[in-house]
Amino acid sequence: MVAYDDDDDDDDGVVICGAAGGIGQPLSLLLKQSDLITHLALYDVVNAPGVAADLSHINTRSTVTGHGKDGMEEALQGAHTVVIPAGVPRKPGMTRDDLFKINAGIVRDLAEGVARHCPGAFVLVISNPVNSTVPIVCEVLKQHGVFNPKKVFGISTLDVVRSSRFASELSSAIDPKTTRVTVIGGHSGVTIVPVLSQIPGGFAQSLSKEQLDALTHRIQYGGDEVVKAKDGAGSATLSMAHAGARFTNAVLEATVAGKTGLVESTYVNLAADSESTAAFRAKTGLEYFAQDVEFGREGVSKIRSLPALSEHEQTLLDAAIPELKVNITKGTAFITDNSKI
Ligand SMILES: NC(=O)C1=CN([C@@H]2O[C@H](COP(=O)(O)OP(=O)(O)OC[C@H]3O[C@@H](n4cnc5c(N)ncnc54)[C@H](O)[C@@H]3O)[C@@H](O)[C@H]2O)C=CC1
Ligand SMILES: O=C([O-])CC(=O)C(=O)O
Repeated sequence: MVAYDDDDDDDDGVVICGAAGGIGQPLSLLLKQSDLITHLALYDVVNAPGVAADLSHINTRSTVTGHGKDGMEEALQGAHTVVIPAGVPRKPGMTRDDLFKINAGIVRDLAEGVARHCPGAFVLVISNPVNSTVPIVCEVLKQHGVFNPKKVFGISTLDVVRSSRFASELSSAIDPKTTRVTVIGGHSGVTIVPVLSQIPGGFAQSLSKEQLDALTHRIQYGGDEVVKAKDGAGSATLSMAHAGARFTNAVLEATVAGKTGLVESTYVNLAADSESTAAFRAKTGLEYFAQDVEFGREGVSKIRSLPALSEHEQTLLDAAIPELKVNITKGTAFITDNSKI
């Protein structure tokens, strides 16, 4: 382990679990640029001290510490925010759900660490399958009596990033940097529902049915495009690090710096805003869903109501709901039927 301050209350401390991995390293590099982080703790079962030593020479505000296999407690102690890109990525031919067998246990163990060592932390989950790993985190925190639905997020920002970029490739009027597309549902295949009809200027309405179907499919299966191109060497890492840093920075700006007006689409437990989601939950039976969330000091300050959907988007949403339910039930049952706590 690298030097560690013994202040248990790591007010602006951010921990990356899986920090030496394909996402973890560039994500740590991007977060090292943040002035809102005083302590960046890198935890991984391999190579964390080396990555930490390297990053620690960069002349920005945060102190960087590295924590190896036996260092989870030390890394998590009193943390403000925990970002989880730990676990295995896909190979060609696999679905995200195929990762459940390995990643469910990894995420469960990290959630137990959070419950024990930093129960008030914001938890940002990248590890796939996100539709199931977020319920796993929530159920572990519930079992420990420390669950706050406003503080647990599935990072689905890469779907938003892809939507902006891919749409801009079809219209020069779209600036991919400033055009934010709401993406609802979840983070895998048909559960990814980009609300392209909300892009200003009538973009979606100007596309032919074939163009709209192709764009939607490309966003839903953008992950496969990268898995195929990497040909066995993993899945999206650099674009994911960008998306993960964007999302983490938004959470920190709201919760540490008190910035208002920040909105991102993210996969959350709908109890985070039980009032505004009551009708949707009653109608769909879903407990988790990705939707535009407004951030505040406590994390989720509001889950926005669904935007008006086109007929095409409503059809996509109808197809997403049954698969989401299966994914959510699988994650929840992994803890409630299989508890080792
Ligand atoms: N939410 C999203 O949009 C995306 C999610 N992902 C997911 O992110 C995860 C990580 O992907 P990569 O970084 O490419 O994989 P990777 O294999 O390159 O890195 C994963 C890292 O996690 C570490 N690790 C494994 N078990 C651990 C544990 N118990 N505690 C701490 N660290 C542990 C490994 O040592 C490794 O360094 C995968 O599940 C992948 O599917 C990938 C891209 C996008
Ligand atoms: O496709 C994968 O396995 C990784 C991922 O979640 C993405 O790139 O969206």
